[in-house]
Formats: sequence, structure tokens, C-alpha cells
Amino acid sequence: MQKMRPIKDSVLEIISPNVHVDDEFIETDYEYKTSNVKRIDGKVQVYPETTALKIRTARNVPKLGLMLVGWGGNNGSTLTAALEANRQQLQWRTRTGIQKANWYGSITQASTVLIGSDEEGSDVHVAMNELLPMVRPNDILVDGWDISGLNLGDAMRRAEVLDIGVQDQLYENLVGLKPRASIYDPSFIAANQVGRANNVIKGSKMEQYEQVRRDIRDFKQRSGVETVIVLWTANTERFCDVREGLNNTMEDLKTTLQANKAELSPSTIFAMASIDEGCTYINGSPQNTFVPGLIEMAEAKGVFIAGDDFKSGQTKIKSVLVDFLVGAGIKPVSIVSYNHLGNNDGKNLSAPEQFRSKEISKSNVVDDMVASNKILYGAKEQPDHVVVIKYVPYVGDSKRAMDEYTSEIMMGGHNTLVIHNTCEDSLLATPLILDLVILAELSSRIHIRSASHSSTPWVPFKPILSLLSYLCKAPLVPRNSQVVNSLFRQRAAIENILRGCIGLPPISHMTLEQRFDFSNFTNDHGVKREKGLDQKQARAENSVNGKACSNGSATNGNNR
Ligand SMILES: NC(=O)c1ccc[n+]([C@@H]2O[C@H](COP(=O)([O-])OP(=O)(O)OC[C@H]3O[C@@H](n4cnc5c(N)ncnc54)[C@H](O)[C@@H]3O)[C@@H](O)[C@H]2O)c1
Ligand SMILES: O=P([O-])([O-])O[C@@H]1[C@@H](O)[C@H](O)[C@@H](O)[C@H](O)[C@@H]1O
Repeated sequence: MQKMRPIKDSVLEIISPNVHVDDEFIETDYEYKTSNVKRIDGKVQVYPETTALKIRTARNVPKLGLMLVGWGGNNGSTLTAALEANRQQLQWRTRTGIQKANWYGSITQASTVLIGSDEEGSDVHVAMNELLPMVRPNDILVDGWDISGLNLGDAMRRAEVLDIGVQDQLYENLVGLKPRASIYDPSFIAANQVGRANNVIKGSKMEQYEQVRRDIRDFKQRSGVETVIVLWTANTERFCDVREGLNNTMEDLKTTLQANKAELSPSTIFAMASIDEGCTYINGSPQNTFVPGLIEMAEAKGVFIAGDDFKSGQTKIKSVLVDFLVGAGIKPVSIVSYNHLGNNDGKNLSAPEQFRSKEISKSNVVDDMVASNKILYGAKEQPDHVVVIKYVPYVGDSKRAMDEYTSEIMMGGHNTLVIHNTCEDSLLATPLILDLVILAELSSRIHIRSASHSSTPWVPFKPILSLLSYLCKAPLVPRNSQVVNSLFRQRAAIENILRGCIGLPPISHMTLEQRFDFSNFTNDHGVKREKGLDQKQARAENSVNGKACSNGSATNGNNR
């Protein structure tokens, strides 16, 4: 069993009187600035608003357990292998030289965040996982379920995702890992999956639900993990009917479970069991696991749910390109997204009902960006948008995506973008699973409250964790909230909330100090903001006016 290592001390020191660090928390005063809008008589009235908040982040990072539904699949086996390969810092020979294990594609492990500018006005970036204490991949323990009983070593081989050079070093570590029996309902996934179903929980849906809850408790007890997150990376299910008396309310859903009704999917049963065990549940597939009754359960119990459908390659590009085009005043009028792939996911998606689930999640991703520009698009006007997925066994996990974006430009002109995008699907999705889990766990340690009324309670994120939208094709958002698919807006939300947790404002990119002569301006420390200031002098002045504190170790000035 791994020994929990201490929180990695960050390189970051926040020099601010607003940030207070003690052994337990990082707490900051935060002025949350928004612009509220009213439409009156055809006019748009804007009201800038400031809300004084306190943001508190618990520093203690728990020992985290991740239970994957579909553990033996391409994504599940690849994640398990990658965790072990990075833990052992493996390297292996390839045709082009030595390859080392890494987490490329993970924003928490391999991306940086602009934190500000130095005395010369140069940008300074730090690793995203330096901003706040986060779970380290090496400290994550994995378990899970699969309708296929194949052990993880042979599942890794079956997936045909990783180089042989690393597979051979890992096989002995993985061959001893066996997925727990799972809930199999052939009416929800493609008939062509029946050959895998040799590891299933017998009995009624209630008995399956109870077994899943026992499995979660068993994993906690055996592994000693403090927190468990359950994540669905099993096959895409067909959409489930949603109707009164079946699953529209929490009570209806529980009655449906007890009555062993057919129209209750394995994924929704897993979500119910997770929520009742107090475990965050994340849906990496496109089906409507989160029926209204399930959402009501999560809200009633204050347990996080998030999804849907990892945004890994073709759709990720779409959420960038359409954002760029519409933002540039160019009008996409035809979007055709074709791809073929040969892995088991593609095999499952070759069935019409399972494809339909994926078609929905891949198609809705442009809606918010199109709706944002009434100059280009009339009411209810949408670009033609077609999604095609074909199963071609030979290409395996190496999905071949081909997209054509046709747009209207000025004076009747047209621009056509054609993109060929070879996505090694599991190597793109696996880092997203890691980020979903790490950011979900971090979110559970972040609370806010009013700064003006100290008696108000600390408030957690709402149970529907829309902060994870950056990682999902079809983001689940709280009631009455806007769905945002624009990839850069989604990322800015994550960055600015992490900045807020350490008392830093959002990055505006205004850089006024570089666009205007600031030499006669002083900042709120009474220090003149001259660029090129002697660094020693600047630090001396700031240390007199600010106070040093670190979010990695409770050391100095602001300890309360
Ligand atoms: N880039 C990507 O790989 C990507 C991106 C977005 C979404 N997804 C989704 O992630 C899921 C997994 O993708 P994959 O490539 O790993 O597929 P996969 O077919 O290799 O793995 C799915 C696994 O789930 C198992 N399974 C099916 N039903 C189950 C159940 N009820 N309980 C437990 N296990 C069950 C299967 O036996 C299989 O081992 C799919 O739904 C896919 O659409 C993948
Ligand atoms: O690349 P992306 O669009 O984000 O997502 C992928 C789809 O393109 C692919 O067709 C499907 O099989 C994968 O499960 C995944 O959903």
C-alpha cells in the first residue's frame, strides 16, 4: 500500500495581506467582480457589481481512490498502465529513440498558467498544479468494474494502445488486477458487446445496486483511501427514456430501482450507488445517465456529479475553431465531422442507438457559440452540422477524424477549412480522466462565504460540477445556468478560480502598464510602478508593504 507523501510545497509565494495560510487552510479575501445586464426598451443596461467574498481551500490532500466502470477497456487499462509507468518513471526504446513516461494532454500535470509579469514586464507562468495543493497521480489507487473479467495486464494487451516496450515492463504489475463483476444490461449497449460479458453481477437491479455499494466500501476498507471517486469509462449506452413515474424525481427513481423496472440503465444504477456512498460520480460517455431524479439525488445529498462524454480530440478542435471563427465575425454555415476508428468503442458505436448518443454530444457543442452572435445568425439559425462515425477495425484506437468547416466571409466569399486529425483516442482521453478526478477532488476542498457577514456559512460548489466542462463534450451545468462549450472560456474559468483561491485577480490581458506610461502611477502598496525597476529595490519595497506567505507551507507573516 502506498504511503501518502506530504503535500508538495509550491514554488509560489503570494505576497499579499489578503491571503492567510495556516496548517489547515488557504484563505483569501476576494472581490468578485461581475457585470449584470438588463434589457429595457431595446436598450442594454449594464451594472458592474462587486461581491466581497472569502475563499477557503483545505490544504490536506486525501489519499484518493478511483473506481472505473469499464476498467478493462482501452481508456481504463491505459490509465492504469500510465499511472504505473509514471510512478516507476519508466522509459523504453522506440524506433526513434528513448521514450519516457509522461502526462502530456493533462492540464493539471503538463500545462502552465500565466501568473503575472515580472519587473521587466515579461510573462511568468507556473505549472497549474503549483497553484494549489492537488492530488498527485502517483498517490491515486485504482479499482473498478468490467463486464469482461480479463485482468488488466491482458486488457492492456487487448487494447493495443501502448508501445510494447512499456507494456512488457508493466505486464507483471497489472496482471494481478482483476475488474469486479459489473452490471450488464444488453438492452443498453450494442449487441456486439455480448462476447465480453463474462463477469456480471446476477440478481435484480436492487441487488446489483447493493453489490456496487458493497464494492465501494470494500475498496475503501482494503486500500485505506480516504476519498473515492467513481468514473464511467464503460461503453456508450443508448439514451434512457425520461418520464413521470419512472425517473423524473428522486422518489420515482428509487421506486423504479426497487421495482426492478427495465428502463433503468447500468450507468444510472452506478451513479445512484456512488451518490449513496457519498462518492463523486463522473460520466465519461454521452448517454443521459443523469436523469432528473438522479440530479435531484445528487443535490439532496450534496454529492458531486459531472459529465458528459470526454472532450478528447475531434470535438475539442471544434470547440476551438467555431469559437475562433464566430469571434472573428466569420460565419460557419456547414460543419461536417467524419471519423472512423477500429477500437471496441467504435464497435459499440456502430450500433444505431449507441451512435445516436454520441451524435447528440458531438453536435450540441457549437450551440452556445452560434447563439452568441446575432449579427451572423438569425433567431434559431444554425450551421448545417453532420456527424459521421464508422467502424473500421484495422485502424484500432488510432481514430482518423476528417472535418470540413465552410464559412461565409465578406461580400459573398467563402472560406473552407479541411482538417485531418489522427487521434490516438485512449492516449487523448486518459489524461482527461486524470484531470477530471484531480479537479473534482480539489473542488471538494474549496468553499466560499460572504466577507461582509462573518456569520454566514461556508458554501461548497454546487453538486453539478460544471467547472469540469473543459473536459466534456456535453457539459452538465446547474439548473438555470448557461452551457459554455468554448474551450478557452472553459479553461479561463478553471484558471481564474484557482487564482482566486490564492487571492489573485483574473488575468485580463489588458497589460495597461505596457500600453501606457505608468511611471507616475503608484500601486496599492504605494510603490511606483516603473518598469525596469531594480529588482532588489522592488523586492525591498514590496516586502515592506506586502507580507510574504506561501500556499505550500505555513511559514510566515499572515498566519492567524
Ligand atoms: N477518446 C476516447 O477514447 C473517448 C472520448 C470520449 C468518450 N469516450 C467514451 O469512453 C468510453 C470508453 O471508451 P474506450 O475506448 O475505453 O472503450 P472500450 O470499449 O475499450 O472500453 C469500455 C469497457 O467497458 C466495459 N463495459 C461495457 N459495459 C459495461 C458495464 N455495464 N459495466 C462495466 N463495464 C462495462 C467493456 O467491457 C469495455 O471493457 C466509451 O463510452 C467512449 O465513447 C472515449
Ligand atoms: O474526438 P472526440 O470527438 O472528442 O471524441 C471521440 C469521437 O470523435 C469518436 O467518434 C468516439 O468514438 C470517441 O468515443 C470519442 O467520443
